[in-house]
Amino acid sequence: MKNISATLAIVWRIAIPYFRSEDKWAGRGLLAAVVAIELSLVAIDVLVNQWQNRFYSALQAYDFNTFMREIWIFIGLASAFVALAVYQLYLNQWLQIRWRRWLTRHYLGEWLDDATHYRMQLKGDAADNPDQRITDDVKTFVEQTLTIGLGLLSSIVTLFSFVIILWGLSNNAPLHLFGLDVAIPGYLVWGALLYAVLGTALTHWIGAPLVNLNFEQQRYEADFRFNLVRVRENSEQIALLKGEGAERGRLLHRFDFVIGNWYAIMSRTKRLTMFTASYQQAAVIFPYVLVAPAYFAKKIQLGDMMQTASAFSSVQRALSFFVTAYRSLAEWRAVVARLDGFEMAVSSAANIAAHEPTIGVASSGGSKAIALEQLLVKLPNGKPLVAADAFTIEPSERVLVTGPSGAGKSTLFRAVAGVWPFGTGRIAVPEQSRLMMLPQRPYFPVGPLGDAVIYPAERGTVASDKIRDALIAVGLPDLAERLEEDGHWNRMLSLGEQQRLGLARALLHTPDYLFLDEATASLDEPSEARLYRLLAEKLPLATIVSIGHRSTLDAVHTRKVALVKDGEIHVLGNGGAPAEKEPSAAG
Ligand SMILES: Nc1ncnc2c1ncn2[C@@H]1O[C@H](COP(=O)(O)OP(=O)(O)OP(=O)(O)O)[C@@H](O)[C@H]1O
Repeated sequence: MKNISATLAIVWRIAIPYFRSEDKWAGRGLLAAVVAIELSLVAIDVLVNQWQNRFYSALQAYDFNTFMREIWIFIGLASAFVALAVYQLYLNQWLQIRWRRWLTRHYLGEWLDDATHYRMQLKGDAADNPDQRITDDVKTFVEQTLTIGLGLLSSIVTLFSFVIILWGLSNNAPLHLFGLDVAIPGYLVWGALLYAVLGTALTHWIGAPLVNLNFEQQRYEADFRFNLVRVRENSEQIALLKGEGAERGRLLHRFDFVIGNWYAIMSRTKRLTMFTASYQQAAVIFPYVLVAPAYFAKKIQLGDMMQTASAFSSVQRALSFFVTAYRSLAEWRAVVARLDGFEMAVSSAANIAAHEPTIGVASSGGSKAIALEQLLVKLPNGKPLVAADAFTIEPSERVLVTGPSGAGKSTLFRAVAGVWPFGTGRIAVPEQSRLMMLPQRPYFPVGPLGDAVIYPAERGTVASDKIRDALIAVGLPDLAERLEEDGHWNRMLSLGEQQRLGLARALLHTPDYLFLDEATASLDEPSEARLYRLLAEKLPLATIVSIGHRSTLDAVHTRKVALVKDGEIHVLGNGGAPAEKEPSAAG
């Protein structure tokens, strides 16, 4: 019970924001229409039930005129039913897509906002496969919540309407046992109740493990798909390393989990279906058995008996809502748990600062320099990695950061960019200054080359001529003619070409601070020096901070600083050895 109310509280929390959002009027209107139609359908059921009594009584009495009138009444009721059923489905689907659109936008916004997606990964990926949660889980949640919610509503209203009818019928058809009338008021209602309660209890007992099994199934499926995508993304490396055998093994191993869990679901579903199918079949004759003695004792008419059987089955169906919907309920609870996990992971990644001390990145007021104060950058597990204090980077400086591999240079850059929260201290960044990070392997979205180069700027915000000039300047004249060509540029270009494209991106964005994390490491040394001279020429006011291992980089920077080992951590020293030459004089 506690579990059920906790699940319902989560459902409420996930579902309600849509009905308070900017789309609330459409959402509420559609929901009201769908609910109204559902109630009308129950009303038609009640009318058909009463119709059955009149119809079968007319048959028993060989009353042709009544028979014909009832046929017309039935045609009227059936037509209304068809029209309502069609519009109920149509409006339901309409509500589903609007709700899903809102929820998807909402989740995408939260996930992509302020590097939350990256922090979620850093925190150990508490919510596995966010892609699946934003696609399949949102879709299933919306569909199932509506289906189950409406099913429950319809069951409750059906129950109340038919319990009243059945109570009345119990008095018309008293329980007739061994030639005696037994006076149990509303015995048909009690019979239906007992039948349904027993059925629900047994269903829950047999089907309970399905909730967990479904949760696991969705996770295994998503894991398998994610690993297939990884193979596709890294297919060149895998082919070069001849890693196909290893990949097949790994993929099949993951797929084994899908299969294993599926067998468990199959065997559990088999048991559950065996029970629910028998239960439903028995429900067909159970009411006849209950009223047959009264009928054969000629206490009631055929019409009463047929109406009773149909009312009984309506009550029983309504009470057995959980029996019939068990599988969907199990799936739905798994999806609710997954979306809840996703929301928790997003909010804990977005609010890291609220739970633990973090690195504060703030505006440096009037100063034009970047300043690191009492900074201690840590790993996600809390282990200290690199420290810096009273360290400043002045405007237009060209700083080269060196240090042993794994010392924490890239992590320091991530902290300055504001995406690495683990640690303490303060980083002051000049107000409204534009920072740009260029990694060793720049990211290019799949699509036209022009869009990939100017990313993350929107298409059309940079003139094609400018993009072309930038590509020519970085030494990619051939690509300058292919701006409209669609492609997966990370896969199609050499790493050196990708790094040139990255520099073209920097030229187009004209940042105030440009951080190059081994962003030219795949170029030959003369090309690297040429590109650094190009940056100096095209971005004369920009501050450039580079990470690099090559000694030839010294010549194109004005200051060199090193991460020096100090006990367990590395420390960023201020005012390191000056570079050998000014950038303008470089080779
Ligand atoms: N997301 C992460 N989770 C756990 N540890 C991490 C994570 N990112 C980096 N590290 C660890 O932090 C340390 C520093 O990594 P970083 O990439 O900053 O080093 P680096 O100095 O730039 O090295 P290199 O010169 O080889 O690029 C490494 O030991 C690395 O394993």
